[in-house]
Amino acid sequence: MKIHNLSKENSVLNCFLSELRHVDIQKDAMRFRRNIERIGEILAYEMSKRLTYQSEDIQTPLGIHTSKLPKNDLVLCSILRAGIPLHQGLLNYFDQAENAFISAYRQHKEHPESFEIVVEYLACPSLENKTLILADPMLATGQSMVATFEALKAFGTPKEIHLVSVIGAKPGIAFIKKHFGKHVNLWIGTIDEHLNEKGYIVPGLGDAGDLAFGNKLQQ
Ligand SMILES: O=P(O)(O)OC[C@H]1O[C@H](OP(=O)(O)OP(=O)(O)O)[C@H](O)[C@@H]1O
Ligand SMILES: O=c1cc[nH]c(=O)[nH]1
Ligand SMILES: [Mg+2]
Repeated sequence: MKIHNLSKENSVLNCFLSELRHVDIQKDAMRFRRNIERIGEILAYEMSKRLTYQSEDIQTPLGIHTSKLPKNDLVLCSILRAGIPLHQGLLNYFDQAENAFISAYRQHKEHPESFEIVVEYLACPSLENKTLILADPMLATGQSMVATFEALKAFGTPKEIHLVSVIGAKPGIAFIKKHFGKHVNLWIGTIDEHLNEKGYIVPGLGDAGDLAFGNKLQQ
């Protein structure tokens, strides 16, 4: 897997990341969602440099300009709920993409530390020979990303795969590396060291879905 960790370079991305993490600023849910969306836009821009381009003649009012334009058939798939603002950020730039949505949530057992990933809702176009972009802002244990990808296999074989996330944890990245081939790209805002006993990224930012959309009852 090729990992593109954008926080390795100084950029305005770090401002958006630090606002997402900040215990007071993150209480403003609208700002929280917009910061995830802005990071989605930055990740889309960086990823766009690695797509396949072809020349196309564009008629202007005064002549013809030959532009190099991306020719990939993109399918943008996001994991609900927290993936919604990240999806919007990616779609702001990849506005011609087809779209897929999948729900994956942690179903907790008797102990808060143990959970399994439940995939229920899935709406997806054909993925055959397309460029799949699979997005989820939090890559903690990596189980949601892997469970989602397994569910998507029924929709065809993409010719290119890009995973997109805002904050990842080293153990989760090690886990997904085992499941995705070496040609798969991971575009990520930043990578933290640890997971706590409940599978949350430390220092991370807390629960992205709840911060974006409010608390939910545990099932
Ligand atoms: O890498 P993992 O250990 O699988 O954890 C990451 C998952 O946790 C979050 O979703 P959550 O289950 O909180 O659902 P929500 O978006 O509905 O809040 C996040 O958006 C990922 O989907
Ligand atoms: O740190 C984490 C882990 C999973 N889901 C989140 O929203 N945050
Ligand atoms: Mg959540």
